[in-house]
Formats: sequence, C-alpha cells, structure tokens
Amino acid sequence: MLELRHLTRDFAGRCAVDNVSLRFDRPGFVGIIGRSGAGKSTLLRMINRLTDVSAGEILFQGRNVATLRGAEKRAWQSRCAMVFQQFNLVPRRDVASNVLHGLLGRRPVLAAIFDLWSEAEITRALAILDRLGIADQAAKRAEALSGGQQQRVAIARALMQDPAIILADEPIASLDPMNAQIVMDTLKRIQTEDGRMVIANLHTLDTARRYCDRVIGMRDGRVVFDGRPDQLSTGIAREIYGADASFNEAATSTAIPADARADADYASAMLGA
Ligand SMILES: Nc1ncnc2c1ncn2[C@@H]1O[C@H](COP(=O)(O)OP(=O)(O)OP(=O)(O)O)[C@@H](O)[C@H]1O
Repeated sequence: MLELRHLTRDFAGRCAVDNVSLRFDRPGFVGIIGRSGAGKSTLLRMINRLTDVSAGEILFQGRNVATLRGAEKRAWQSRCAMVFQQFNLVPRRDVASNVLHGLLGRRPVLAAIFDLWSEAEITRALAILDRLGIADQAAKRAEALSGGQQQRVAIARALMQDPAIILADEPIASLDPMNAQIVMDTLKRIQTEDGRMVIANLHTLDTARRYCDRVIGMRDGRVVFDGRPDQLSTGIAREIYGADASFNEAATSTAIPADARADADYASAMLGA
C-alpha cells in the first residue's frame, strides 16, 4: 500500500531522516516513537509532502508521490490527511466550517473563497461530527472548545477528505490524560472500523504499546526498531531513547490510565459507542 524507499531529508547539512525504508502492506495502527529530534515529524511531513524529500521515494500503490507537483500533489495530500499536535483549526470559524475545510484541496478556487458547500457536503460534515460525539458543538467557534474537542474536530476535518491514511503528529501531546484517551480511542476506532491506515508519532511508550499493532522506533534519523508492541522490551526502549541504565519508562509515560473503568466509560459515552 505504502512504501518508503531510502527516504532522506537534510536540513543545511544535518540529516533529520537518514535513508529510511519501510513497507506498510495493509492498514493498521502504526506508532512512531523516539526522543525529541529523532526525525519523527520530518518523516510524517515528508509522507504528506509538507516537507520536500532530499532523496528517496514514497510509493503509494506503486506510484512515487514524492515528486508530484500542483494539483496532483494536493490530491495526494487529501489521500493522507494530517492531524497536528496544536490542532491547526481556524479558531474564529465555527466547528462545521472547520470540518468542511477538509474539502478545500479538492474545490475550485471560487467555490472555496465563498465557502459554497453543497447540502450533501454539509450533511456529511455533521454526520462525521456526530460519529465523533461532538455534533452538538457544530455551530460553536472552534476556539470555544476544549483541547480534546478541538482535536476531534481536526480528526473530523481529516475524515472529510476520506483519506486512505491519517498521519497524526503527536496528536495527544497537548492534552490531559482523559482527553488523550478519547482522541486515541477515536483514532483507533477510525482505523479498525473504516480500514484506514493511521501512522502516529507518539511521545510516550505506554500509548504506543496500548494502541498500536506495529511500533517503529527512530533514533538520529534512522529506524532502530520495527516490530510488535510486545517486542518492545525495556532494553530496546533504552536503545531507541538513547538512555543509559537509569532509563525509566515512567519518564516516557503520558499517564493515560491503563485500566480506569470510569475513564473508559466516559470515553465510550463521548464517542457514542
Ligand atoms: N525546518 C527545519 N529546518 C532545520 N532543521 C530542522 C527543520 N525541521 C526539523 N529540523 C531538524 O531535524 C531534526 C529532526 O526533527 P524532527 O522535528 O523531525 O524530530 P522529532 O523526532 O519529530 O522531534 P520532536 O518530537 O521534538 O518534534 C532535528 O534536529 C530538527 O532540529
């Protein structure tokens, strides 16, 4: 489905991503972990073409998308929607408009300038918000919502693009544990129910272990681990994070409660599950 071949990115002589080759044969929930500066964001941003590649190929269904330009590049960007740590919504616009903005890459310029959405598009945006448990927020300004709600709006905007892949760059790093859980549960649900691929940069090991089918560990721009979460031993984690014998897993914990029934119930209620 997606293959990265010898993907490399240099910034002024410094190699942020160094000759990374990875295959993603089927949709799954992939977590990328590593210390700050390991190259996780640069890797995701290259896949989405927000950052140009210095060398290498990004093959999606056999076609190299790393060299696309103009409309073809925008079409690829709608196939692999990004979700960011800071949500990147338009704060003063209402929630429904923010979700509809997911269609901007596909619209004629004039229709986009005047926000000319069809009834079918509006109905779809509201249905997505409903699915994510935030339909009642549709008319509010995005800035009036909590961080967790804003991130779900960002996910709804991504879904509006009907992407094959969702690239999430530290999607829960700005959220408290309860909201972090709701957002991760939302991404997981989208992955399993829709069969979309989710690739998420995660800053904590426990989240990667809990949600991912596959974990990729990066260090200094290179892939140093690629396996199942149960293969992520403390020793391997040490290697990924470059920590010495004093490495303590708790230091990489978001503290999403591992077994908190009340939180799980709350999350399910919020998701309308
Ligand atoms: N636009 C840029 N210009 C110059 N250097 C950059 C740029 N973007 C990233 N880098 C450098 O590339 C390296 C990898 O950064 P990147 O943000 O990809 O790492 P990361 O693993 O996502 O870290 P973090 O979790 O802190 O975001 C770092 O040394 C960073 O300073």
